[in-house]
Amino acid sequence: MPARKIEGIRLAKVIKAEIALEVARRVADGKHPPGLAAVLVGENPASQVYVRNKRKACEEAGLNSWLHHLPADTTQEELLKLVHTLNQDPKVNGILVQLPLPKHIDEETILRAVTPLKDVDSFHPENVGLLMTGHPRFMPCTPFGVLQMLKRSDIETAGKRVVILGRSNIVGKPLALMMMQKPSDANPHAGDATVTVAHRGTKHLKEICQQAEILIAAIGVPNFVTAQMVQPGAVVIDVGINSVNGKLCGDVDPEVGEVAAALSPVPGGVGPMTIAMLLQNTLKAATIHQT
Ligand SMILES: Nc1nc(=O)c2c([nH]1)NC[C@@H]1CN(c3ccc(C(=O)N[C@@H](CCC(=O)O)C(=O)O)cc3)C=[N+]21
Repeated sequence: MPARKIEGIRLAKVIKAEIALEVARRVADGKHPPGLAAVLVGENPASQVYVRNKRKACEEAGLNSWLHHLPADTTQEELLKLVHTLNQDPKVNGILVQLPLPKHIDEETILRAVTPLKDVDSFHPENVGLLMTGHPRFMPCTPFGVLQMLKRSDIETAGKRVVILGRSNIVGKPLALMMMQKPSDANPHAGDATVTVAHRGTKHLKEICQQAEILIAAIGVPNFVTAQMVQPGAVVIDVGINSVNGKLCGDVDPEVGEVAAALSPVPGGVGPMTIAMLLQNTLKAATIHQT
């Protein structure tokens, strides 16, 4: 029986509608709409698409959004100056500096310059530390989207064997933390799962993946996960965003749909969820700022 399709687009719409309701309630109370400032440096076409999608989602949910599109030859000092201006601006609740940045700019320096209270990506070391210790301020958008996708599809994570392919700072590492943590009042979305993190250099990778009840692919290699790596009846989440001959494709081979119980598609899976969680974090930032 072919896998059930986990509908990221539909779930993201539900979340955005919930956010829109809360935003409207706040505005009726005389508060400002939450505001997201996106910073884009250079002309990376994929980044331009994502940023456009993020702004469209903000508009639909009633949030303010601003795009600061700087030329590719912007200096690190000029970018830092913009970040400092946005840090000070009371209308801006969330700041997103789209990655990757041009090579002459040190990403780590820029990510640390964003005030942690507006760091809706949760890339600042202070927020990473809070997440690590089980007191998240913001949950990073893509891992948060994966957890919400499972929860809203009635897929239990507690006690399950979860294998994560990939160990990036943006997806694999924070997702492993969130998935393994025990839920608490401070950390209600934690997965309570048993987590294995693997990567391209892992020995016996196929056998490890076959153990997974929930397999999450965030390795950045098109069609890396094949049907023979997947236990029949497993849930497979595809976080991959790869471009193959100009077409968007994930880390999971479509043949996995023949063995998995449920599979999230690319496009239409984790991507739209990531954007919904970015709005959620911007709303949370506005709540923290009491604006
Ligand atoms: N500071 C920062 N924060 C990010 O969150 C961030 C980033 N930098 N850099 C790049 C990655 C990538 N990313 C995506 C978001 C949405 C889709 C998305 O909505 N994709 C659609 C299709 C989009 C299309 O048509 O190409 C889908 O999967 O259905 C994809 C990728 C956020 N990122």
